[in-house]
Amino acid sequence: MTSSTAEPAVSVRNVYKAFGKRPQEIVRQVKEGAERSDLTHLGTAAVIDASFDIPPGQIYVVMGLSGSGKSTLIRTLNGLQPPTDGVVEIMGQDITAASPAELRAIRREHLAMVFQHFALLPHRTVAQNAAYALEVRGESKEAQRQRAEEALAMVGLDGWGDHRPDELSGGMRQRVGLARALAADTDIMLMDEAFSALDPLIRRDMQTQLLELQKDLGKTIVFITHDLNEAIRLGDRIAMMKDGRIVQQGTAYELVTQPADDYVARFVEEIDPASIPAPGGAA
Ligand SMILES: Nc1ncnc2c1ncn2[C@@H]1O[C@H](COP(=O)(O)OP(=O)(O)OP(=O)(O)O)[C@@H](O)[C@H]1O
Repeated sequence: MTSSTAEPAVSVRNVYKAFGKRPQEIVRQVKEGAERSDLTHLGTAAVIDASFDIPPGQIYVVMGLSGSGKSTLIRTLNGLQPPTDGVVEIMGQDITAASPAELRAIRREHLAMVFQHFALLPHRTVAQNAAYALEVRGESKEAQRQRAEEALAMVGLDGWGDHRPDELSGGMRQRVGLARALAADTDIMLMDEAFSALDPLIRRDMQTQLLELQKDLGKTIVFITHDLNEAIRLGDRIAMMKDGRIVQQGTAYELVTQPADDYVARFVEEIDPASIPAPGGAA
Protein backbone atom coordinates (compact mmCIF):
# COMPACT_ATOMS: atom_id res chain seq x y z
CA MET A 1 0.00 0.00 0.00
CA THR A 2 1.27 3.41 -0.95
CA SER A 3 1.87 5.95 1.78
CA SER A 4 -0.97 8.43 2.11
CA THR A 5 1.58 11.22 2.57
CA ALA A 6 2.72 10.91 -1.07
CA GLU A 7 1.73 13.74 -3.38
CA PRO A 8 -1.78 13.01 -4.65
CA ALA A 9 -2.11 11.52 -8.12
CA VAL A 10 -5.46 13.27 -8.44
CA SER A 11 -6.39 16.40 -6.53
CA VAL A 12 -9.82 17.95 -6.83
CA ARG A 13 -10.43 21.30 -5.14
CA ASN A 14 -13.89 22.86 -4.84
CA VAL A 15 -14.99 21.65 -8.25
CA TYR A 16 -18.36 22.75 -9.62
CA LYS A 17 -19.84 21.79 -12.97
CA ALA A 18 -23.05 23.33 -14.20
CA PHE A 19 -24.89 22.83 -17.49
CA GLY A 20 -27.22 25.32 -19.14
CA LYS A 21 -27.08 28.75 -20.67
CA ARG A 22 -25.48 30.44 -17.67
CA PRO A 23 -23.35 27.93 -15.78
CA GLN A 24 -21.35 30.60 -13.94
CA GLU A 25 -24.56 32.13 -12.63
CA ILE A 26 -25.73 28.72 -11.39
CA VAL A 27 -22.45 28.25 -9.52
CA ARG A 28 -22.61 31.76 -8.09
CA GLN A 29 -26.10 31.17 -6.72
CA VAL A 30 -25.24 27.70 -5.37
CA LYS A 31 -22.28 29.25 -3.53
CA GLU A 32 -24.67 31.78 -2.02
CA GLY A 33 -26.80 28.96 -0.69
CA ALA A 34 -29.40 28.43 -3.43
CA GLU A 35 -30.79 24.90 -3.69
CA ARG A 36 -30.04 22.97 -6.86
CA SER A 37 -33.77 22.36 -7.30
CA ASP A 38 -34.48 26.12 -7.31
CA LEU A 39 -32.12 26.70 -10.24
CA THR A 40 -33.58 24.37 -12.83
CA HIS A 41 -34.80 27.37 -14.88
CA LEU A 42 -31.09 28.24 -15.37
CA GLY A 43 -29.80 24.70 -15.93
CA THR A 44 -28.33 21.87 -13.85
CA ALA A 45 -25.76 22.03 -11.08
CA ALA A 46 -24.35 18.57 -11.85
CA VAL A 47 -21.35 18.70 -9.47
CA ILE A 48 -21.30 20.95 -6.42
CA ASP A 49 -18.17 21.73 -4.43
CA ALA A 50 -16.34 18.41 -4.83
CA SER A 51 -12.97 18.16 -3.08
CA PHE A 52 -10.76 15.13 -2.59
CA ASP A 53 -7.21 13.87 -2.99
CA ILE A 54 -6.34 10.40 -4.26
CA PRO A 55 -2.91 9.13 -3.24
CA PRO A 56 -1.04 7.13 -5.89
CA GLY A 57 -1.99 3.48 -6.00
CA GLN A 58 -5.44 3.84 -4.46
CA ILE A 59 -8.82 2.87 -5.86
CA TYR A 60 -11.24 5.73 -5.25
CA VAL A 61 -14.84 4.76 -5.89
CA VAL A 62 -17.49 7.35 -6.67
CA MET A 63 -20.92 5.99 -6.02
CA GLY A 64 -24.46 7.29 -6.08
CA LEU A 65 -27.77 6.92 -7.82
CA SER A 66 -28.46 7.83 -11.42
CA GLY A 67 -28.20 11.58 -11.95
CA SER A 68 -26.14 12.21 -8.79
CA GLY A 69 -23.23 13.58 -10.87
CA LYS A 70 -20.76 10.68 -11.03
CA SER A 71 -20.11 10.73 -14.77
CA THR A 72 -19.86 14.49 -14.84
CA LEU A 73 -17.33 14.41 -12.02
CA ILE A 74 -15.11 11.83 -13.75
CA ARG A 75 -15.25 13.85 -16.98
CA THR A 76 -13.91 16.89 -15.16
CA LEU A 77 -10.84 14.79 -14.28
CA ASN A 78 -9.77 14.22 -17.88
CA GLY A 79 -10.82 17.61 -19.17
CA LEU A 80 -13.63 16.20 -21.32
CA GLN A 81 -15.93 18.54 -19.41
CA PRO A 82 -13.84 21.23 -17.75
CA PRO A 83 -15.17 22.37 -14.37
CA THR A 84 -17.20 25.56 -14.28
CA ASP A 85 -15.25 26.43 -11.16
CA GLY A 86 -12.50 24.86 -9.07
CA VAL A 87 -9.21 23.12 -9.76
CA VAL A 88 -8.27 19.61 -10.89
CA GLU A 89 -4.64 18.51 -10.66
CA ILE A 90 -3.38 15.35 -12.32
CA MET A 91 0.05 14.26 -11.05
CA GLY A 92 0.60 17.80 -9.76
CA GLN A 93 -0.40 19.50 -13.04
CA ASP A 94 -3.37 21.85 -13.00
CA ILE A 95 -5.46 20.68 -15.96
CA THR A 96 -7.92 23.52 -15.51
CA ALA A 97 -5.12 25.98 -16.38
CA ALA A 98 -3.58 23.84 -19.15
CA SER A 99 -3.61 24.80 -22.83
CA PRO A 100 -5.32 22.34 -25.20
CA ALA A 101 -1.90 20.97 -26.23
CA GLU A 102 -0.81 20.58 -22.59
CA LEU A 103 -4.10 18.90 -21.76
CA ARG A 104 -3.64 16.41 -24.60
CA ALA A 105 -0.13 15.64 -23.33
CA ILE A 106 -1.36 15.14 -19.74
CA ARG A 107 -4.12 12.83 -20.96
CA ARG A 108 -1.76 10.82 -23.12
CA GLU A 109 0.84 10.43 -20.43
CA HIS A 110 -1.28 9.96 -17.33
CA LEU A 111 -4.90 9.05 -18.06
CA ALA A 112 -6.61 6.02 -19.56
CA MET A 113 -10.34 5.50 -19.60
CA VAL A 114 -12.46 2.34 -19.46
CA PHE A 115 -16.09 2.74 -20.51
CA GLN A 116 -19.26 0.83 -19.72
CA HIS A 117 -19.95 -0.06 -23.34
CA PHE A 118 -16.36 -0.99 -24.19
CA ALA A 119 -16.03 1.57 -27.01
CA LEU A 120 -14.07 -0.87 -29.16
CA LEU A 121 -13.45 -0.18 -32.83
CA PRO A 122 -15.39 -2.96 -34.59
CA HIS A 123 -13.31 -3.20 -37.76
CA ARG A 124 -10.03 -3.59 -35.95
CA THR A 125 -8.65 -6.69 -34.36
CA VAL A 126 -8.57 -7.18 -30.63
CA ALA A 127 -4.80 -6.49 -30.63
CA GLN A 128 -5.25 -3.29 -32.65
CA ASN A 129 -7.92 -2.16 -30.21
CA ALA A 130 -5.68 -2.93 -27.26
CA ALA A 131 -2.85 -0.99 -28.90
CA TYR A 132 -4.96 2.04 -29.78
CA ALA A 133 -3.32 4.51 -27.39
CA LEU A 134 0.12 3.48 -28.61
CA GLU A 135 -0.91 3.98 -32.23
CA VAL A 136 -2.15 7.49 -31.35
CA ARG A 137 1.22 8.13 -29.71
CA GLY A 138 2.95 7.09 -32.94
CA GLU A 139 4.79 4.11 -31.48
CA SER A 140 6.19 1.49 -33.84
CA LYS A 141 4.03 -1.40 -35.06
CA GLU A 142 6.28 -3.81 -33.24
CA ALA A 143 6.00 -1.94 -29.94
CA GLN A 144 2.22 -1.78 -30.40
CA ARG A 145 1.98 -5.50 -31.00
CA GLN A 146 4.20 -6.35 -28.06
CA ARG A 147 2.43 -4.10 -25.54
CA ALA A 148 -0.98 -5.23 -26.80
CA GLU A 149 -0.01 -8.88 -26.35
CA GLU A 150 1.31 -8.22 -22.86
CA ALA A 151 -1.83 -6.35 -21.88
CA LEU A 152 -4.11 -9.00 -23.37
CA ALA A 153 -2.21 -11.66 -21.43
CA MET A 154 -2.70 -9.65 -18.22
CA VAL A 155 -6.47 -9.84 -18.66
CA GLY A 156 -6.49 -13.52 -19.68
CA LEU A 157 -6.95 -12.98 -23.42
CA ASP A 158 -3.68 -14.38 -24.76
CA GLY A 159 -4.20 -15.78 -28.23
CA TRP A 160 -7.24 -13.60 -29.01
CA GLY A 161 -5.31 -10.72 -30.59
CA ASP A 162 -6.26 -11.52 -34.20
CA HIS A 163 -9.98 -11.85 -33.56
CA ARG A 164 -12.56 -9.11 -34.14
CA PRO A 165 -14.50 -7.67 -31.19
CA ASP A 166 -17.81 -9.12 -32.42
CA GLU A 167 -16.39 -12.63 -32.05
CA LEU A 168 -16.04 -12.07 -28.30
CA SER A 169 -18.55 -12.27 -25.43
CA GLY A 170 -19.45 -9.14 -23.46
CA GLY A 171 -17.10 -10.10 -20.64
CA MET A 172 -14.24 -10.65 -23.06
CA ARG A 173 -14.90 -7.33 -24.78
CA GLN A 174 -14.69 -5.57 -21.45
CA ARG A 175 -11.37 -7.31 -20.88
CA VAL A 176 -10.19 -5.82 -24.17
CA GLY A 177 -11.33 -2.40 -22.90
CA LEU A 178 -9.29 -3.00 -19.75
CA ALA A 179 -6.30 -4.27 -21.79
CA ARG A 180 -6.43 -1.11 -23.90
CA ALA A 181 -6.20 1.01 -20.74
CA LEU A 182 -3.38 -1.16 -19.37
CA ALA A 183 -1.43 -1.05 -22.65
CA ALA A 184 -1.54 2.74 -22.52
CA ASP A 185 0.63 2.35 -19.42
CA THR A 186 -0.68 5.46 -17.65
CA ASP A 187 -0.51 6.08 -13.91
CA ILE A 188 -4.23 6.72 -13.65
CA MET A 189 -7.24 4.79 -14.94
CA LEU A 190 -10.71 6.30 -15.01
CA MET A 191 -13.40 3.62 -15.04
CA ASP A 192 -16.99 4.78 -15.62
CA GLU A 193 -19.47 2.01 -14.73
CA ALA A 194 -16.91 -0.24 -16.41
CA PHE A 195 -18.46 -3.50 -15.23
CA SER A 196 -22.11 -2.47 -15.03
CA ALA A 197 -23.17 -4.00 -18.36
CA LEU A 198 -21.85 -7.45 -17.42
CA ASP A 199 -23.73 -10.41 -15.97
CA PRO A 200 -23.31 -10.68 -12.19
CA LEU A 201 -20.88 -13.62 -12.20
CA ILE A 202 -18.71 -12.14 -14.94
CA ARG A 203 -18.85 -8.81 -13.19
CA ARG A 204 -17.50 -10.41 -10.04
CA ASP A 205 -14.74 -12.09 -12.03
CA MET A 206 -13.76 -8.74 -13.48
CA GLN A 207 -13.66 -7.17 -10.02
CA THR A 208 -11.41 -9.98 -8.84
CA GLN A 209 -9.17 -9.57 -11.86
CA LEU A 210 -8.93 -5.82 -11.34
CA LEU A 211 -7.92 -6.33 -7.69
CA GLU A 212 -5.33 -8.93 -8.73
CA LEU A 213 -3.86 -6.64 -11.39
CA GLN A 214 -3.90 -3.78 -8.95
CA LYS A 215 -1.66 -5.71 -6.53
CA ASP A 216 1.06 -5.83 -9.19
CA LEU A 217 0.47 -2.57 -11.04
CA GLY A 218 -0.49 -0.17 -8.25
CA LYS A 219 -2.45 2.15 -10.54
CA THR A 220 -4.46 5.05 -9.27
CA ILE A 221 -8.03 4.23 -10.20
CA VAL A 222 -11.18 6.30 -10.11
CA PHE A 223 -14.04 3.85 -10.38
CA ILE A 224 -17.63 4.91 -10.82
CA THR A 225 -20.47 2.63 -9.87
CA HIS A 226 -24.02 2.72 -8.60
CA ASP A 227 -23.52 -0.69 -6.96
CA LEU A 228 -22.70 -0.57 -3.26
CA ASN A 229 -21.27 -4.08 -3.12
CA GLU A 230 -18.92 -3.29 -5.99
CA ALA A 231 -17.90 -0.07 -4.25
CA ILE A 232 -17.16 -1.91 -1.01
CA ARG A 233 -15.21 -4.63 -2.77
CA LEU A 234 -13.02 -2.34 -4.84
CA GLY A 235 -12.70 0.94 -3.02
CA ASP A 236 -9.83 1.95 -0.77
CA ARG A 237 -12.04 4.98 -0.29
CA ILE A 238 -15.60 5.62 -1.37
CA ALA A 239 -17.26 8.94 -2.13
CA MET A 240 -21.05 8.89 -1.88
CA MET A 241 -22.74 11.43 -4.15
CA LYS A 242 -26.26 12.79 -3.89
CA ASP A 243 -27.75 15.57 -6.02
CA GLY A 244 -24.33 16.72 -7.21
CA ARG A 245 -22.65 16.78 -3.80
CA ILE A 246 -20.26 14.33 -2.17
CA VAL A 247 -22.18 13.72 1.04
CA GLN A 248 -19.53 11.47 2.58
CA GLN A 249 -16.15 10.05 1.69
CA GLY A 250 -14.20 7.46 3.60
CA THR A 251 -13.42 3.77 3.78
CA ALA A 252 -16.27 1.32 3.33
CA TYR A 253 -15.98 0.58 7.04
CA GLU A 254 -16.40 4.25 7.92
CA LEU A 255 -19.43 4.66 5.67
CA VAL A 256 -21.09 1.59 7.11
CA THR A 257 -20.27 2.21 10.78
CA GLN A 258 -20.44 6.02 10.82
CA PRO A 259 -22.80 7.16 8.06
CA ALA A 260 -22.75 10.96 7.80
CA ASP A 261 -26.50 11.32 7.38
CA ASP A 262 -29.76 9.42 6.96
CA TYR A 263 -29.22 9.14 3.22
CA VAL A 264 -25.94 7.27 3.61
CA ALA A 265 -27.37 5.26 6.52
CA ARG A 266 -30.25 4.04 4.34
CA PHE A 267 -27.88 3.25 1.51
CA VAL A 268 -25.67 1.04 3.65
CA GLU A 269 -28.28 -0.44 6.02
CA GLU A 270 -28.17 -3.91 4.44
CA ILE A 271 -24.41 -4.22 4.87
CA ASP A 272 -23.08 -6.15 7.84
CA PRO A 273 -20.05 -4.24 9.22
CA ALA A 274 -18.47 -7.60 10.13
CA SER A 275 -18.26 -8.39 6.40
CA ILE A 276 -16.00 -5.39 5.75
CA PRO A 277 -12.31 -5.11 6.55
CA ALA A 278 -11.87 -2.79 9.52
CA PRO A 279 -9.05 -0.25 9.31
CA GLY A 280 -5.77 -2.04 9.87
CA GLY A 281 -7.59 -5.34 10.35
CA ALA A 282 -7.84 -8.48 8.29
CA ALA A 283 -10.60 -8.93 5.70
N1 LIG B 1 -24.20 17.47 -21.16
C1 LIG B 1 -25.17 17.73 -20.27
N2 LIG B 1 -26.04 18.73 -20.47
C2 LIG B 1 -27.00 19.01 -19.58
N3 LIG B 1 -27.19 18.33 -18.43
C3 LIG B 1 -26.36 17.32 -18.17
C4 LIG B 1 -25.30 16.95 -19.07
N4 LIG B 1 -24.63 15.89 -18.54
C5 LIG B 1 -25.24 15.61 -17.38
N5 LIG B 1 -26.27 16.46 -17.14
C6 LIG B 1 -27.14 16.46 -15.95
O1 LIG B 1 -26.30 16.50 -14.81
C7 LIG B 1 -26.82 15.68 -13.77
C8 LIG B 1 -25.78 14.63 -13.38
O2 LIG B 1 -25.61 13.72 -14.47
P1 LIG B 1 -24.52 12.57 -14.49
O3 LIG B 1 -24.64 11.86 -15.79
O4 LIG B 1 -23.21 13.13 -14.11
O5 LIG B 1 -25.02 11.64 -13.32
P2 LIG B 1 -24.63 10.14 -13.00
O6 LIG B 1 -24.60 10.02 -11.52
O7 LIG B 1 -23.42 9.76 -13.74
O8 LIG B 1 -25.87 9.36 -13.58
P3 LIG B 1 -25.92 7.98 -14.39
O9 LIG B 1 -25.54 6.91 -13.40
O10 LIG B 1 -27.34 7.90 -14.83
O11 LIG B 1 -24.94 8.13 -15.53
C9 LIG B 1 -28.11 15.08 -14.31
O12 LIG B 1 -29.19 15.87 -13.87
C10 LIG B 1 -27.94 15.17 -15.81
O13 LIG B 1 -29.21 15.29 -16.45
